[in-house]
Amino acid sequence: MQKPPVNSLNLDLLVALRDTLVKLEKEKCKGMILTSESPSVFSAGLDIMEMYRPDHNRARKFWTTLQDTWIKLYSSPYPTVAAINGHSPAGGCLLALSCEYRVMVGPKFTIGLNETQLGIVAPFWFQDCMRNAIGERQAELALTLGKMFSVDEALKVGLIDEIAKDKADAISKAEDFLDEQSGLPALARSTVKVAFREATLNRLLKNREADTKMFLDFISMPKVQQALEMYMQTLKKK
Ligand SMILES: CCCCCC/C=C\CC(=O)SCCNC(=O)CCNC(=O)[C@H](O)C(C)(C)COP(=O)(O)OP(=O)(O)OC[C@H]1O[C@@H](n2cnc3c(N)ncnc32)[C@H](O)[C@@H]1OP(=O)(O)O
Repeated sequence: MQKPPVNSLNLDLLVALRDTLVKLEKEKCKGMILTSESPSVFSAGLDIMEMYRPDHNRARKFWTTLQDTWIKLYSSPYPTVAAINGHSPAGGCLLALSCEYRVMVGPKFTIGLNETQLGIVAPFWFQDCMRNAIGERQAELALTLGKMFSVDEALKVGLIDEIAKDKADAISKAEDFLDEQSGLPALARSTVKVAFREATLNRLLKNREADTKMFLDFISMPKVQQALEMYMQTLKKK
């Protein structure tokens, strides 16, 4: 990802990500490493400006493109690794959680689904991804608090798989993971992957329109708009 300054996921970046994932699958990609050009941010999550005083049609397109991107990434037949070389809140954490393996550069960055702290709610499929990684109990604690984990905490709870000392080390560890997968029969590998992920995927696939409506209704609420405005101001003041 290379959308300065913080790889916030706006419609354009999501379209680019989705199209890349579609292309990789068509070209029978052997493995993918998702990382960031920024030296300190993997992705700042959804672009708040896409949710603040939105145009209804654009907001719908934004959300359905996010769904498409997630479905493509989460169900990709090829192996995927997130080399998390910076902060990774909310939608950034979702991208990392959707890969099969996570290597994060330590020690100073943070990762987590912090939506509750912003006065918004992580959708059920964000929650499912966290639950699948760290288990029911830890996911409930993390999601209700909107907890951002330090790298050490993330490793301890199973949110990441390995710590790296810098980006090059993260990429090298990610390549080791891909090398390990490359010797396996691809169809058997991808069938097992999809079997593990099927229930989570189907939950969204069967409820896409309801999920979209929930998003559009939620961001139309004055209280939510107020919370987003205050949050944007806090970020700008900073
Ligand atoms: C029923 C459904 C309901 C809705 C479901 C919504 C689901 C998911 C929600 C999200 O993903 S919301 C986004 C959550 N993200 C965050 O809380 C992260 C916010 N950003 C930060 O904490 C920091 O920016 C950072 C990522 C730690 C990086 O810090 P750094 O000091 O390097 O950079 P900043 O100076 O803070 O930021 C630079 C520049 O970028 C703007 N910006 C930051 N994050 C976002 C964002 N998510 N969207 C839009 N813009 C963002 C920030 O305001 C700065 O702008 P300028 O001041 O330079 O204009």
